[in-house]
Amino acid sequence: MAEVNVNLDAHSYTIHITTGGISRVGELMSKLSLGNKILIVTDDNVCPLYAATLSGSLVAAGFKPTVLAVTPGESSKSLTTANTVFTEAIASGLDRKSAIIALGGGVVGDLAGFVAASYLRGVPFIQVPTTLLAQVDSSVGGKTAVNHELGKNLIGAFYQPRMVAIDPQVLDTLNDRELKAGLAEVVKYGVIADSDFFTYLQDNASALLARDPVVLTHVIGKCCQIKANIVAQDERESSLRMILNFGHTIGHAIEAEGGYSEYNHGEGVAIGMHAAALISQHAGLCEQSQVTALKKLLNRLDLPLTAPGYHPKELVRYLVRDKKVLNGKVNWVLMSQIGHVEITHEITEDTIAAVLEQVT
Ligand SMILES: NC(=O)c1ccc[n+]([C@@H]2O[C@H](COP(=O)([O-])OP(=O)(O)OC[C@H]3O[C@@H](n4cnc5c(N)ncnc54)[C@H](O)[C@@H]3O)[C@@H](O)[C@H]2O)c1
Ligand SMILES: O=C(O)C(=O)C[C@@H](O)[C@H](O)[C@H](O)COP(=O)(O)O
Ligand SMILES: [Zn+2]
Repeated sequence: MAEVNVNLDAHSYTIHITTGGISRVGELMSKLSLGNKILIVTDDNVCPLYAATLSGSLVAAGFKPTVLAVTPGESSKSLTTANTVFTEAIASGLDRKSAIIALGGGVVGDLAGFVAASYLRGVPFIQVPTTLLAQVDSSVGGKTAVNHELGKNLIGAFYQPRMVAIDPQVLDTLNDRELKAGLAEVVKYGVIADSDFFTYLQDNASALLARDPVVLTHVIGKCCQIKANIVAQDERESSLRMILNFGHTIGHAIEAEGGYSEYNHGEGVAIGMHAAALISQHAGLCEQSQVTALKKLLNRLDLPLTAPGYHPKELVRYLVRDKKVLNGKVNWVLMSQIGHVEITHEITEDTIAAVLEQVT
């Protein structure tokens, strides 16, 4: 079993990465001094695949789990669905030591984490991520949220899980589109923090698409380690953590403009990273060769680079609600070269408009 620690003083926790690990969650949780009642939040796709194994492991460890499955998809990241989860928590008699487990992708993780942060002003939260995207990104770092009709993740809290249990084997049932969405966030880590890792991804693109278990497990561990290092230095995104948002300013706008159904999060991030790279080049921050390298890798991983038919003016409307806006100015995460990013608000509206034309 590989372990990655997220060092946050009293809120520190361990990410356990192990094949078949879903059946060991109960055993790992029994070390956390939790109450015996547990609420597993999952979705209707994941529930029939993995809820019984997870529940079985909890029962074997002496816990009393109940399961609530929500509708799959981004529409469940809503206050309405959160209220359904609150109702289930109350009806099941969860107390302050009862844990809520997120079993699913980033949607379930963000939703269940938001509920765990606010139910009884906070109950223990466990992440059991089942998409690649959730295993490399959303289950780590404590960003929880639901969406508002005016924008993505606008209502939420920083709330760290007590433990993350990653079982790479569950990716066997994930479809190719969702696997590739996770690869977009994987590429992000290479761009923001580690050019050697970016080279590894270039060299192993075929193996990743073929779901080579050794390569996938290595990549999951590496991404968790990079994210843990960043979060440990800046838990609440006052500065450094903003780099984890590379590609997200325009990515979120594209997701929202498509009604959260045309492009999934990873696809939005892929287009957004391409746009961020182009902005970097327009602003004279990086050379064209770096943009080309990013485009080639995203292409190789069969991820989109543009959102044809979208209108720049519509996309611009979302930018003002980006969470990195300070004093009315967007803080852009831009690339100086693969492996290094910078944060700046000194980007002209003309540059943004020109790049949005290029990616739509
Ligand atoms: N909190 C964070 O730091 C953070 C980071 C990145 C993304 N996110 C959020 O995560 C969400 C996207 O997460 P996602 O890409 O995991 O999408 P998702 O949760 O919608 O899952 C994608 C699809 O895969 C299905 N699925 C999940 N696991 C499966 C499995 N093992 N086998 C078969 N099907 C499976 C789901 O039912 C769903 O239909 C977005 O809302 C995004 O904003 C949050
Ligand atoms: O953990 C972070 O910090 C991130 O920014 C990770 C992103 O991949 C993730 O999509 C996050 O939910 C975006 O958050 P937001 O603050 O831009 O809503
Ligand atoms: Zn993301």
